[in-house]
Amino acid sequence: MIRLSSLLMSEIDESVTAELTRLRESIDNIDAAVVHMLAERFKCTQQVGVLKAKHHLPPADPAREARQIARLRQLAESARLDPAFAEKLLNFIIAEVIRHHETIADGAH
Ligand SMILES: O=C(O)C(=O)C[C@]1(C(=O)O)C=C[C@@H](O)C=C1
Repeated sequence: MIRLSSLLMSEIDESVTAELTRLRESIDNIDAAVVHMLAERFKCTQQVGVLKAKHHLPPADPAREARQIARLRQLAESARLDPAFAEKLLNFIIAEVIRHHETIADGAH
C-alpha cells in the first residue's frame, strides 16, 4: 500500500515536472522573440534618432506617443492583456528611445 502510493506520487511529480518544463520551453521561446523584436525596434528608432538629429527635430514627439498609446491599449484589450500594463511597457521603451535620441543629438553638436 505504501509502495503503491509512493509510486503514484512519483508519477504525479513527474507529470508536473514535465508540464512545467514544457511551459518553460515556450516561455523561453517567447522571451527570445521579445528580445529579437525589441532589437529590431531599436534598430529602427536608432535611424529615427539620426534623422531627427540631422534635421534638428526634438527627440520626443508627444502627439505621436499619444496615438501609439491609444492604439496599443486597444490592441491589448482585444488580446486580453491589461491595457495599463501595455501602456507602461510602451512608455518604458519610449523613455529609453528618447534617451538614445538625446545621446545621438548631443554627439551631432
Ligand atoms: O516616432 C518618433 O518620432 C520616434 O522618435 C520613435 C518613438 C518610439 O519609440 O516609438 C520615440 C520617441 C517619440 O516621442 C515617439 C516615438
